[in-house]
Amino acid sequence: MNKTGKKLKLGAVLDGLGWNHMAWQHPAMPSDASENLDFYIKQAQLAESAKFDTLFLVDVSHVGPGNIPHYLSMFEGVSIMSALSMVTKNIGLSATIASSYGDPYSAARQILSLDKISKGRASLNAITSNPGGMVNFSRGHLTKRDQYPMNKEFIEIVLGLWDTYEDDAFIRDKERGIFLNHHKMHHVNYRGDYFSVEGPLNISRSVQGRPVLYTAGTSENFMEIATSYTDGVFTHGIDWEDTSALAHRIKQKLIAKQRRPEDFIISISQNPIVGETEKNAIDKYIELMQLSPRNSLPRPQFFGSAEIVADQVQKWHEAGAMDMLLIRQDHPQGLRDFIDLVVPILQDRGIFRTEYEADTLRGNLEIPNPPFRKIN
Ligand SMILES: Cc1cc2nc3c(=O)[nH]c(=O)nc-3n(C[C@H](O)[C@H](O)[C@H](O)COP(=O)(O)O)c2cc1C
Repeated sequence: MNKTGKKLKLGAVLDGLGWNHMAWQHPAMPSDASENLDFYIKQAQLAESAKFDTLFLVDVSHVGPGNIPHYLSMFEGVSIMSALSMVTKNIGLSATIASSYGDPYSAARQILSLDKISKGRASLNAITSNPGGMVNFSRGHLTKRDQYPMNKEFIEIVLGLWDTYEDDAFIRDKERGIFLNHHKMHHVNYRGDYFSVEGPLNISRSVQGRPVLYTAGTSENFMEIATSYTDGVFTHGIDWEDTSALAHRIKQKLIAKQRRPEDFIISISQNPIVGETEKNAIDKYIELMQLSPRNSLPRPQFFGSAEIVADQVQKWHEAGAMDMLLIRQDHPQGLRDFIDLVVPILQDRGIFRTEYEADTLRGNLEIPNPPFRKIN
């Protein structure tokens, strides 16, 4: 348990070949992992078998030949999450869409559809992204300065559209011939500097109130928007001091806005290298280093024997530096090693669940279903 009395949350970043240049060459990694449906299904079911809270996808909007192999040949997020929703039952499904490039009406519709298809397990990570992608989305006239004002408008519209219908708007009474109580359908009527959306959206409200909403970043602008609108964040886990300080600032801002930090999920990602023993972990690290350009590979934050990594995870969680740990797949056995070696220790210590508590993502994250909110 951390200071808020909540157990640790775990997510799996399904990023195919991982965030590196070398893993595709590893003998145990399918070299097409980032667009290999069978690989994604295997990893998703592995994470669900370990009772992870969510699958998580990052995204990229502009690539060039020097990018990491994963970015060069990857699935679009909502499409792959829709496929994975059919082969999983409890685990959450989070896709990333950049507010600088995406369209809020389409994003709201896609994610709420995913939420319906998965019976209440969807979430959206609505990020600004880096400005390089503007050239791909007919927004070359905009600059970096536009990104946060756009992000704010995008998020306000998405949230408004997700509350198009009140929970009991659809009557669907065949005998009386009444499909909808049209008084319970609402327009968003949003006129912004970047987006103008009238609504309504044509899909009923989520069983979890609204899909879970995250954003990602590190700056003050990011924190301001996150603490005003989202259910959680994805932020850097560079080191213990930096992450703790950032988490502390976010919680202070939440409290200043009369929000409860325990209803908010601070997530970071790590790529642990874990072995049965310390020596075993060092051997795995050396093997990866030998595949890396110039034989250079930063040592991960969470590194060593299973007990040591469990201690590190426990320390970060209990001190409030993270509510959710997202495990990346930076090497082929990374997710499986963490699940086989570290998760049982976290479960024995009572830090992580042994069974899902709920059917919806909000239920498992222990964050409340937001009540319907009428905008107009
Ligand atoms: C943890 C984290 C995850 C991010 N994920 C993505 C991503 O999936 N795709 C993307 O284009 N940008 C991503 N970004 C970049 C942000 O959208 C943003 O451009 C960057 O953090 C700079 O903004 P900031 O200074 O406000 O944090 C991420 C940033 C952070 C910190």
